[in-house]
Amino acid sequence: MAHEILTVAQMYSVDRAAMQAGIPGSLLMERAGMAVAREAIILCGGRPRPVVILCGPGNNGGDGFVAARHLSAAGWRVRVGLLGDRVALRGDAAWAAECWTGCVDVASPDLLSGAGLVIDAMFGAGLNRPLEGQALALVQAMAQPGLPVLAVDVPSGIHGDNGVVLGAAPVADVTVSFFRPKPAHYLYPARGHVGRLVIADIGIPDTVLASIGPTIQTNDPTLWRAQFPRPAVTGHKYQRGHALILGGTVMTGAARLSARAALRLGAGLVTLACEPAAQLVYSLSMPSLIVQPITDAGGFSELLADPRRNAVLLGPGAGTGALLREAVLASLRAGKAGVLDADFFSSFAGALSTLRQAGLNDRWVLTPHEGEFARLFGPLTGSRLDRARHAAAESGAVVLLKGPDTVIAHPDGRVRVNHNAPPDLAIAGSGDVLSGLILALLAQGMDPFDAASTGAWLHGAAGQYCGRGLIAEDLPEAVPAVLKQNNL
Ligand SMILES: NC(=O)C1=CN([C@@H]2O[C@H](COP(=O)(O)OP(=O)(O)OC[C@H]3O[C@@H](n4cnc5c(N)ncnc54)[C@H](OP(=O)(O)O)[C@@H]3O)[C@@H](O)[C@H]2O)[C@@H](O)CC1
Ligand SMILES: [K+]
Repeated sequence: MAHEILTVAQMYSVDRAAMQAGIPGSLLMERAGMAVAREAIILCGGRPRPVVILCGPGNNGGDGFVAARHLSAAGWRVRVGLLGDRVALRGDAAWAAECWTGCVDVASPDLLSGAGLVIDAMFGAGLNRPLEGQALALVQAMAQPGLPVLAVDVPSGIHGDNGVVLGAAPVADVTVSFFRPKPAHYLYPARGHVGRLVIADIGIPDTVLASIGPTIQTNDPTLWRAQFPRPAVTGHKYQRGHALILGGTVMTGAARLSARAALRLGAGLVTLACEPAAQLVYSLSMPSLIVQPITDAGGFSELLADPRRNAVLLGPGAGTGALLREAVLASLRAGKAGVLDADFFSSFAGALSTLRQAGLNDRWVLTPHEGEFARLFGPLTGSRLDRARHAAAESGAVVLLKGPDTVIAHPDGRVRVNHNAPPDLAIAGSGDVLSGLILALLAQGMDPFDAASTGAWLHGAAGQYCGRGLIAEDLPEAVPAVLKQNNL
């Protein structure tokens, strides 16, 4: 199964490489339009409906003309509306329009009256400015209740690379794209317009990817299943890593959730260090948790000195005092692997250079949500994907930017987009569980980029398993079932 995501520029390169390999553009367009027609038939349960196909002035419109021909041949009543002038069509789009022998109307909202389906073939990869005028009016007209929309490549108005809606875009029931998805198919707000995504094979060989070098992937177990830690038959707990968590004194729930998640996902031992005032709360929370009272950062450093404590989590519920700050710097200097989350971002607002000097590197995973991200990295521009990638390069660490479309970026430029998280996960304590999951995997020696990807995926899968009504406490408890379900 393919997991590459291609940017618009990469997709144009693929197109050129395919043509250089002897596949004519018109053949790619023919297969693209056929795939659109096939999905229209599937969307309508095989029963013909009056369909309106809105074609734009470029090759996205060309795909629409091909689909028109195939649906008409299948006995569908097809009306084609063209944005722009037919004689201005060029290249493959002009060829596709020539092959369509039916009427071509001027695209206008009136065309949609009586339609049982609209195919949006106005703009795809070539969208270069916000929709206005007639195109905008058409998108607004597509928003009729009960009128299904099938989008070709991307819903018109969506920029393929960044997931931004330029002016307006229809909310499609199905989007049919070709060869590989684009970032916009997975990034919000665009993803909310895509509906069911179909990636059609249009005969482009996978070998063209060798010269493209894709760096963006959808997050999926096949990427990290082989690296997923499994206990050895003759193993003992120290071979499964020893995680260390700094627990706060007031907000103790966060570190307790992280610790429970880390234990559930197989860390051999989990030590929670806290000030004596909070010791009892943590000790009573889980018998399998080791609780170590410390009175200052020196006490934390003593715990770090044991080389068996190989992975550290700092931030959840830890407060923004000197203890967290010093524990972070000591852990970085000690060369541990770890996760930095929650209060870490307030404690080190704008202090990236201090962290780098202390030794922040790609053994560490930073797990900010948008607000926390801005605290450490400032107001970066660009898509979530661009910003996470930029932040990873700047920090030297793996950056997991949380959201419905969590993005995981490695400083070397690789990026994965997670897409299995249900909205039910947007609840208090959910992020603390995620950091605990990643911590467990780091403790067991998993590569940090894979650990972050695996943690995000398992978190999403646990959310799906629990379903509506879940609370953060449910997520660690769902881990055994999710592991079993997925043969992990
Ligand atoms: N890659 C592949 O493998 C394959 C790709 N295929 C298909 O090709 C599609 C890409 O085609 P494409 O490059 O011709 O661009 P497309 O999206 O039709 O738009 C360009 C036109 O729109 C115009 N325009 C732009 N924005 C506008 C706006 N806001 N408002 C108004 N006008 C605007 C722009 O005008 P201009 O900027 O020149 O004024 C230009 O005329 C791709 O999405 C897929 O469907 C398949 O056939 C099979 C294989
Ligand atoms: K489109």
